[in-house]
Amino acid sequence: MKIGRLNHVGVATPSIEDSIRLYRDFLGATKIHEPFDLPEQGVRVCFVDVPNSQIELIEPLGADSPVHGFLAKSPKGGQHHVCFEVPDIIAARDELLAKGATVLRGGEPRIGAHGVPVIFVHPKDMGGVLIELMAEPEHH
Ligand SMILES: CC[C@@H](C(=O)O)C(=O)SCCNC(=O)CCNC(=O)[C@H](O)C(C)(C)COP(=O)(O)OP(=O)(O)OC[C@H]1O[C@@H](n2cnc3c(N)ncnc32)[C@H](O)[C@@H]1OP(=O)(O)O
Ligand SMILES: [Co+2]
Repeated sequence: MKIGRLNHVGVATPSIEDSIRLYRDFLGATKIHEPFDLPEQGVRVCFVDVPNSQIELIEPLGADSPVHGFLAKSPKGGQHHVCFEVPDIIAARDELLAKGATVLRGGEPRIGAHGVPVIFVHPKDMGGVLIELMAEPEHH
């Protein structure tokens, strides 16, 4: 597999509204998308556009959210994952599994916030960084 474009940096937060204020008022972000719920992923999401990528603000949604554990350790939030595009998500998943990586949730891709399939690689296999891989959106 070959790592592609950095699609977004995930930032966990206890409050998307508070984080929007930080990116808008401290850092001057101007293109901030409307937050929306992704119940099947257990998160509420808000994208903040920057010139070459996006910040994905994620707030836990529901009792089973994968973000609860992270926020229990870092209650104020913090950098949670980085997401790279790959041309073929199934080929990437199979290659990672063959190399011994732990692909989360059984390696079954789910539809992510951009409407394309995503998988996650456990941070213990990636130097402490949770990696999200997503299928390249069609418009690139
Ligand atoms: C919006 C949809 C989608 C998109 O389209 O962009 C998203 O991005 S959704 C984002 C949220 N979803 C996910 O993160 C799904 C995958 N994640 C998981 O399944 C879990 O979060 C996890 C990675 C398995 C962690 O589970 P958790 O129960 O919180 O922790 P563990 O006890 O299993 O932790 C083991 C170990 O890993 C460390 N850890 C946990 N989270 C992270 C992290 N985000 N970055 C770095 N390290 C992390 C944790 O601290 C433990 O470390 P040790 O104590 O040293 O063992
Ligand atoms: Co993400």
